[in-house]
Amino acid sequence: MTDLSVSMSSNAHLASQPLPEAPAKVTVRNLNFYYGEHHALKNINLTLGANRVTAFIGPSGCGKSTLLRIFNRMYDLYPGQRATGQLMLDQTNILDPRLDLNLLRARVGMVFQKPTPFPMTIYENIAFGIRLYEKISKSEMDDRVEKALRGGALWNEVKDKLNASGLSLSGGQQQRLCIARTVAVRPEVILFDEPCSALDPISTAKVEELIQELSENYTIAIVTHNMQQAARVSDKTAFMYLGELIEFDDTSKIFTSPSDRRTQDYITGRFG
Ligand SMILES: Nc1ncnc2c1ncn2[C@@H]1O[C@H](COP(=O)(O)OP(=O)(O)OP(=O)(O)O)[C@@H](O)[C@H]1O
Repeated sequence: MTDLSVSMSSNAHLASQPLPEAPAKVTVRNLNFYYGEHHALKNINLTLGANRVTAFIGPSGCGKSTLLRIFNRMYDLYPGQRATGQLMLDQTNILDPRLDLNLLRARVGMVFQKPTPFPMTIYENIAFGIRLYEKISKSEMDDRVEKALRGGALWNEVKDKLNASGLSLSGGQQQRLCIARTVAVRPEVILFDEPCSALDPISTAKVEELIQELSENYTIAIVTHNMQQAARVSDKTAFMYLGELIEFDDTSKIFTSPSDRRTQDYITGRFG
């Protein structure tokens, strides 16, 4: 049995009061997704509240990563994959075939499971993405790079070696560099796909702390296999099973008194 009560008790935001509803940043209505003939997501309905952290949990293969990859149309890179239904980012229809995907991905950034710095300097790792969207002076760029690295909680560790390779950093630092790189282009939503699964516990704690800080300015969705992590970092939790959204509620409610038996069984380690 997984005992989540200990990790949750230290969590200030997991009070017993229901969370006030945040305005919707992303609205998902009757969303279905297909890998060729395989119907991987079935009629998903939920909203990502603005400046909230929403965690997606569920057993392997339930569709968590598939859902996350629809939020920035990553699936468009692969033929034979298609989504139906409605997915709105504020007033923008994410599924609109005419949408400029570069602009969408600037608004909806993504941090992957394995840190993936570009093979260039720490400074260039940040500046590269900014240059794709903006023409700014050297001094403005210096300022933006510093702000992004501060945003990634990495500035103090790298400020004296901005010209060193991003690949020379530790795994945890590389992941924070990737977060800084994402933050640098000023997205509105940040997607995290198991961002700590390749990290040691200390780096994991730093990234979790960072995710909570980032939620002051960004709307965040995180896929995680680690239920303690979901309980620690998120405000809302979605439990998925076999391509369906089984339960979506305040994280405190999901981990203390879930409504569905399958959620209960999953969070107490009976399957998955
Ligand atoms: N490229 C693909 N082609 C065909 N089927 C796929 C593809 N990627 C995923 N699937 C299938 O879609 C379903 C959902 O997969 P997905 O990777 O979204 O699950 P997940 O919940 O993120 O799993 P995990 O926790 O193991 O990462 C699974 O049945 C999987 O086999």
